[in-house]
Amino acid sequence: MTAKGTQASLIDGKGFAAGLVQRVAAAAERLQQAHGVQPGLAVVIVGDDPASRIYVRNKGERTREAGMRSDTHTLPDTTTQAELLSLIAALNADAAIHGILVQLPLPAHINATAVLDAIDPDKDVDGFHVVNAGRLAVGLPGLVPCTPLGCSLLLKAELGDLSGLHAVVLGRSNIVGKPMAQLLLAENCTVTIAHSRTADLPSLCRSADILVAAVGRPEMVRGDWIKPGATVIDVGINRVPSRDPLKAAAGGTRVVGDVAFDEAVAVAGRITPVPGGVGPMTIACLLANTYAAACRSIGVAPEPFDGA
Ligand SMILES: Nc1nc(=O)c2c([nH]1)NC[C@@H]1CN(c3ccc(C(=O)N[C@@H](CCC(=O)O)C(=O)O)cc3)C=[N+]21
Repeated sequence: MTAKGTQASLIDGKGFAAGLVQRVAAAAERLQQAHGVQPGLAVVIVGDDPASRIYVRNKGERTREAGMRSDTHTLPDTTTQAELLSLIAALNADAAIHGILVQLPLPAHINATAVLDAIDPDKDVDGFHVVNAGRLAVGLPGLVPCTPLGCSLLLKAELGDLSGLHAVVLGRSNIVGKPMAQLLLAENCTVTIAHSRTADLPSLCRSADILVAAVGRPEMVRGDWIKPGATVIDVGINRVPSRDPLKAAAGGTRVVGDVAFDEAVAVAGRITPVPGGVGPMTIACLLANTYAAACRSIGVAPEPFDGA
């Protein structure tokens, strides 16, 4: 419990992610030494959304820093679905590529589900393919979506055994909410998935030992939604106008989560900041998934990363 006047401890996602990237790099190096295989990631981006471009560039840099190969395929937003599908077919067939990531969102004229389901499930490092969703649901080994995987690693590192804890997952997306709930269930949590139609969200959230907010609504979770001492994982990355009205008038923005941090930090036991929390873990887990896919492509068991 956090007594009045004390502050939650910050969960250092950025620091944890840096350590994870180092461990993945070392494991990838051992894979290369033992088997002559360098993990390779192909990132496909369609169109020129500036935020997506920055994010894709960061992924490429992190991947190369970890000693892995990174190819970026930048396609114009006039690309047809058939053209995109034929690139994916070529990447599926390329033995040097172990992971394929198609940056979302895709332009409206392309059916994203059809594209994601064209990726070889064993190269689907985002874990978005229906086969990987099914593997996760029934507890088979597979590729797990990076953001919930990162949240799960943070929670286990912070809390140890999660058995019997009540976890409330706010948000039911296929990318975060649903796989997050599956991972928490696999850790023996009692899991509630809440969403925009859930009755009395504040009191439900107040019953959570672990609260994962993944709704994409800036600062929706208020301080009085949080049980004193609870662990709060904020998945949101929302751009809102700068606090400084002059900067805001000039189009300046800042990044906030789905949790009203200043209120929450006075109530929670532990909390992830935004930025510097879940976001960096997402990229680190993408590298971990690429390494794991490379191992499995040659029938080698990947080294686990959830111990240390
Ligand atoms: N196929 C696909 N897979 C993805 O995983 C995927 C995607 N498409 N489309 C876009 C979203 C967004 N996303 C982020 C990951 C890390 C940070 C990150 O590291 N953020 C830093 C900096 C935040 C900032 O200052 O802007 C942080 O939170 O500290 C941000 C955003 C992955 N996505």
